Amino acid sequence: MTTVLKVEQITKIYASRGKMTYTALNDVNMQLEQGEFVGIMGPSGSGKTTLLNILATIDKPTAGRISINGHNPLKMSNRDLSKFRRRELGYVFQDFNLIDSLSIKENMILPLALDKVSSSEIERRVQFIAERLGIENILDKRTYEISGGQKQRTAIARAVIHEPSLLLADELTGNLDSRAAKSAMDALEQLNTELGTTVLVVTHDPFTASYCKRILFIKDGKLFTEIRRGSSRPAFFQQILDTLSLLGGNFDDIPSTRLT
Ligand SMILES: Nc1ncnc2c1ncn2[C@@H]1O[C@H](COP(=O)(O)OP(=O)(O)OP(=O)(O)O)[C@@H](O)[C@H]1O
Repeated sequence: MTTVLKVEQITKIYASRGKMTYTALNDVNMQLEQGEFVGIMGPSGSGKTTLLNILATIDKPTAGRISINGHNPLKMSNRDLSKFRRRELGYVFQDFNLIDSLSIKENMILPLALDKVSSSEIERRVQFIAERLGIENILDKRTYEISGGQKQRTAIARAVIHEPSLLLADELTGNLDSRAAKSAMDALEQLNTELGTTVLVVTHDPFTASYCKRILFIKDGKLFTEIRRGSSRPAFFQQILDTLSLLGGNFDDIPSTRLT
């Protein structure tokens, strides 16, 4: 098995304007093997976004080590880091981050613009991924002509078109209704199964999390527990709810019902 992500003893201490400091992550260790589909859950303020930003190389830890596909982003120059991000990482955000002046296809192929990929190879990848995500009929449309679910599937397509070693998603279903959330997660699951894309999602939503094969729960900046999915997603959904209630904390914004 190839290890795609290794996080060792990551600590993040925020220094506020005064003398106060805040430990947002405290000695976090985790590892993802190639092809895994992993979720991170935890109460509000537990450090999920901080962890994701560090993995996305947007932020740096105060202490600890990170290895992504054998590379150490903490030791890279800015120039190497932007190349590393472009090649090794894919991102999906809550608010899609698509460019309105471009078509769906143009949005999809943006990550390939700076790398020398032939137009026939671009075409091949667009068709392959668009078909799997069910967006092959909207490639020439603009973002304002498509639904929220289609926007998020476009964002997923853009995040995987350059075949990243790790796909990071932050609350990717946060702006979607249950049907669109299901279609986005079905699509992500298909990509994970068919392309072997390694996926790490941060989510508040137990329905979204139920697509993961493994979930890490964090509380007060520390890993609290980990659960693994058996064969049934509805059973995993229940297991997630049980673990969240054990975890305590603020989960007021969890939708009480979702189609499982
Ligand atoms: N720039 C910062 N300076 C000081 N403290 C910060 C900063 N960013 C985050 N924090 C604090 O670190 C803790 C973890 O924040 P983080 O955003 O990672 O939590 P989260 O689990 O993503 O929360 P939520 O689910 O509400 O988005 C919080 O207590 C937050 O107030």
